[in-house]
Amino acid sequence: MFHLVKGLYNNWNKKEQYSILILGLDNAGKTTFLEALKKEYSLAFKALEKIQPTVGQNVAMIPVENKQILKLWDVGGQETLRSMWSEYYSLCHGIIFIVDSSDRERLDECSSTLQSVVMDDEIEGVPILMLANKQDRQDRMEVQDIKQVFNKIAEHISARDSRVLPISALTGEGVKDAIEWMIVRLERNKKSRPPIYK
Ligand SMILES: Nc1nc2c(ncn2[C@@H]2O[C@H](COP(=O)(O)OP(=O)(O)OP(=O)(O)O)[C@@H](O)[C@H]2O)c(=O)[nH]1
Ligand SMILES: [Mg+2]
Repeated sequence: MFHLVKGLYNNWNKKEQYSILILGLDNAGKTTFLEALKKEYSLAFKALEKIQPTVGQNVAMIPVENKQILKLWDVGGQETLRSMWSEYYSLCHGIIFIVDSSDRERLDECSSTLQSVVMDDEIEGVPILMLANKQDRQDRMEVQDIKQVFNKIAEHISARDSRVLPISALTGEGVKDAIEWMIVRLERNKKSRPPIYK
């Protein structure tokens, strides 16, 4: 009887773990976003202005409301490192693609990079959130203009959740709304991409 109750308790007490992959060109603000997120959830975080380009990967575990754990993977965005992104595709439940809203010159590179991500069979059906970062900058592009570029790509993502949201990872503006959008989609997509129970 004790074992039965203990077993039931353990099952009931298990948390859903979802992996989220943070992608985007180098300098987009991926690591800053990850640290800003840790700050939002009152976890220890690095000084945002001291973040260096990522060569390997950064991982953070964020507990959400005692029932879920978000495992966030932040990988390097430099061109030579992008070929490693696909190694994470099979394990991820959601993708956050970060765009530097002040980098007009690389908007084409950014959209073709996203295009090659969404075309990969391994992430079929995975919700994709595009974040127009650095909205605190005077020289930013309008979110509407960024949306036009990315919605064209989103049209090709059949029956999948995708959205473009404005944020500033540096000031924290929009960071919580962004992750909350993703959490809702991860839950909705649970049947086709089940979480790991821990
Ligand atoms: N003004 C402003 N600067 C930002 C923002 N987010 C990131 N930055 C700056 O952009 C630069 C690059 O940020 P990172 O977080 O290192 O970018 P990354 O995407 O992780 O880059 P890689 O690791 O090389 O792929 C840093 O100087 C950040 O301080 C933002 O919201 N506003
Ligand atoms: Mg980085």
